[in-house]
Amino acid sequence: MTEPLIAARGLVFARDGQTILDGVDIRVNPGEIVTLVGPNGAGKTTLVRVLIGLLSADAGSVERRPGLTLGYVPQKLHLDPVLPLSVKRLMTLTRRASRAQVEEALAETGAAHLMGKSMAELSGGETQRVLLARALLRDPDLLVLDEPTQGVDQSGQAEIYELIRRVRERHDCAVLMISHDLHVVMAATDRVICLQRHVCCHGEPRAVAGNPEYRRLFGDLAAEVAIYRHHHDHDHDLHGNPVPPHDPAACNDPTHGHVPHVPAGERMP
Ligand SMILES: Nc1ncnc2c1ncn2[C@@H]1O[C@H](COP(=O)(O)OP(=O)(O)OP(=O)(O)O)[C@@H](O)[C@H]1O
Repeated sequence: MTEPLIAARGLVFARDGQTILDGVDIRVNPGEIVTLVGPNGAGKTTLVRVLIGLLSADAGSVERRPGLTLGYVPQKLHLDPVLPLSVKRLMTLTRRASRAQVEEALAETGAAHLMGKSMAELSGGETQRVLLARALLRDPDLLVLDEPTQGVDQSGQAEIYELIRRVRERHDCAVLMISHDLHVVMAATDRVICLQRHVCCHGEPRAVAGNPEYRRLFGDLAAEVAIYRHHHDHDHDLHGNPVPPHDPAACNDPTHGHVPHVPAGERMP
């Protein structure tokens, strides 16, 4: 079996009498994109912070591969509005990098033109691209992204996920991210982990979309996503009329609206 980059078992984390994580097992393997989904307050950010060592669990174990390099993009960036911070300065705030390295990282995320701007004037999508570029300066084995499409409109979300995939290919790194964009993320990830204090279900996206626990957590939205990813049970002739299938391949066309054929997701023991 591949040696994981991070493997955690039985994580428990409680604060102020509230159990935030309750017996969470999780592993991230080299090169895979793993997405954590779950309702607000499910413990996703807490789990990520425990995994990367920013918080200590009350029980359980976290093993990180020796020498593991992490690139972390937090959910919130606390910038002082009184002290404007330029993109260029942010890129080297906590780590040295040459101008050429900064330019290359920004170019990779489509943010080269933002170098001379102030962080305060960037849009949501521009901010995310700059933060991703900054994380790439470390040449990480694992990129950890807490809601990478925050502040990005719907049309921009797919672009950001596509960028993340390209970055993964180029740097041969794994990605662990938190997302609320169920529609897009289901198509852009290798494995989904659905969290609500504990791991409700996990597995390949299509399997998770069909899992009753997942549907219970996400309600109507989950049903929409499943329909969005339904299997195509017919083909179309040249005029677009439905005809019996030659090859019942998966289809992402939401306009067909058939009941999805999704296998039940894998459940954690
Ligand atoms: N240091 C802390 N002290 C007390 N409570 C905390 C602390 N950190 C997190 N919590 C609480 O733990 C719960 C889980 O928070 P967390 O931010 O991990 O959830 P999340 O799944 O990332 O949520 P969201 O999707 O809204 O970002 C919340 O109820 C939060 O208020």
